Amino acid sequence: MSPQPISIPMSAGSIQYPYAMPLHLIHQSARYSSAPTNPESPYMQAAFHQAQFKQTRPATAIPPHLCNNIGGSSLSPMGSPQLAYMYGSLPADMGSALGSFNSIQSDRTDLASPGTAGGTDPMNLVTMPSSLYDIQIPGSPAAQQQAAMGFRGGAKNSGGGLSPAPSPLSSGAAGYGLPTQFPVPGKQAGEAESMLEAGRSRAFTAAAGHRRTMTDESSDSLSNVPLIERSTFGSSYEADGGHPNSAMAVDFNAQQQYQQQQEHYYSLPSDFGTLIPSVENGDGSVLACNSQAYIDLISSYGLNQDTNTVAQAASATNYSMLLDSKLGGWESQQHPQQQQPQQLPSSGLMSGIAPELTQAKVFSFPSADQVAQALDKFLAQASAEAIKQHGRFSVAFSGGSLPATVAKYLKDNKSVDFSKWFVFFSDERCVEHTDAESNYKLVKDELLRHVAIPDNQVIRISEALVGDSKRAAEDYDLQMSKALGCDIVNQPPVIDCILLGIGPDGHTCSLFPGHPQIEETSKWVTFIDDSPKPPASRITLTIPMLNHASKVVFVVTGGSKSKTVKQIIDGRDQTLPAAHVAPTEGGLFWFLDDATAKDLTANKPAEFKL
Ligand SMILES: O=C(O)[C@H](O)[C@@H](O)[C@H](O)[C@H](O)COP(=O)(O)O
Repeated sequence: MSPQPISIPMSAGSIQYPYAMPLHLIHQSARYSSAPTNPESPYMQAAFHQAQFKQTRPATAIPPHLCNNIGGSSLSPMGSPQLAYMYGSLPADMGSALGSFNSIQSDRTDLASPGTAGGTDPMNLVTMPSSLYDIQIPGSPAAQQQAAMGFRGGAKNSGGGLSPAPSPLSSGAAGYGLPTQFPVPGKQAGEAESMLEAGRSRAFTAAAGHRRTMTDESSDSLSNVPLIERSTFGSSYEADGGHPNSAMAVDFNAQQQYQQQQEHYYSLPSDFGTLIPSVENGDGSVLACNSQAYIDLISSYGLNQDTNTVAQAASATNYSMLLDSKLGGWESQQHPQQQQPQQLPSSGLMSGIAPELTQAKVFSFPSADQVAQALDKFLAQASAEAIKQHGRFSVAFSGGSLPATVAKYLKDNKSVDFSKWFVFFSDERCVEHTDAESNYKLVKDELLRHVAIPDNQVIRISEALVGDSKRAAEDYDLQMSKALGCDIVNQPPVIDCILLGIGPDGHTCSLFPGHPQIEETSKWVTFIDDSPKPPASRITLTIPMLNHASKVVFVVTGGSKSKTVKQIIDGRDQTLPAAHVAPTEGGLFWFLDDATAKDLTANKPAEFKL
């Protein structure tokens, strides 16, 4: 059920700027809120305000130490470096608002006073108001909320808001908080510098700890990460009458903007993504920094960032970069020794170097019927293992002769809990579900009509989009990520078992030799409109997606492809797309009949055993 329109309480006079925040920020912000539709959730507030806010003048980026020292709290466990950075740069006239916020101090007596080495409470937190902007508006709901929460600091003015307290700096390290004036980089008072140093490393440690905790606590909730909400925000947006202030509008616009730039977006990691800040440039584009760039950013403020912490943090996570395409040659601005963002495991095509082929397990059987029997046993076991591990079994089917072979015995296997199966398609023709060319129809006829897989667990191409293969691919990408409960922008979804065939030309799914789709390294689903094998328009999983699977199983029988199979398995001929399938973590299996395996020499078939 798509979320009800959100009416984010906008306090009187608060700022209304149209701003479509890059989706990953909305996503990061919303993904940990208990209920993405909860308007009180700090993340939605922050995301919404961020979305509402547009730089209207050359902005001053929040000095990183300022963000490091505004710790997260149970209100914002993602660590307010992210929240603060989500606000990106603020126009000069917002400084006073932040100034007033700076002087807020939590009542928590267990807070370590800044400057204390290590401090007793590593969280060293200042509770983040639900909205920085609101806090500055006397009498605003958030200001009243903060007042009601008994914040010390500024005297409560008549409107219940908070007026700035004397700068804590004047009271020395004993006062927690931050200079009420944005420090001019490089001209820090010694005391502020040491406080900032201490605060920064504590903030990193604390938020890092929090991040892991949050990931642990919320990992089960990730399955309902608001991709569902997000992917329907668009429709909600329409349903919401397109109210320009609705979060749906924001998200919808952000989603549109994001999808237009998707090929340029990677995302920040789930654990440190909130810590490696993204800082907005004056033109609203987002510059997300990886560790080296972050250090550069910090040093540009004349502050000596705790390099190790950031470097460790960054290198400790398998994260890639959010590069805003509007920034253009940002990469060229990086230091020569700049570590390149970690790319998704690619097929090695870009480098022309054949990837280390995962050691394939090759099985051969006297007949196609015995291949089918072995597949039945293999998939039954794979299904049981996956369901035991994570409560479901996700499997992707190719078309051609594969479904019939796979289903021949499996469809009658009563030991398999099909209710926990999620069925995807390694590739699909852009045709209606009833079309004879449809792989969905083929798998439905061979298997689905015989077993009890819930219909909403069969993820098929959107019939509404079969006329637009590009959009059909994007939609399938979202559907797949939604069904697998993962983050479209963080990591490719992991499918437990991808079943593939090959053509005589070495194509697999709808990745054909000499076609650009094989080069795709950042999308999980792509499209083709000139398939050498009819029909011409298809969507297909990409090499990174295939190589992220837990198991990839090639099924080839009939003998007509024995030379092709030899080229792939023995020769690792990189001109053949199927030769680029090498799961980085998972297993690679070939189920062949003897007629197909007869030419193999370097990789003789092994005895089949589960
Ligand atoms: O949709 C498709 O056409 C298939 O996914 C395709 O990649 C198929 O697996 C091979 O062409 C092998 O087909 P056969 O097994 O029928 O030879």
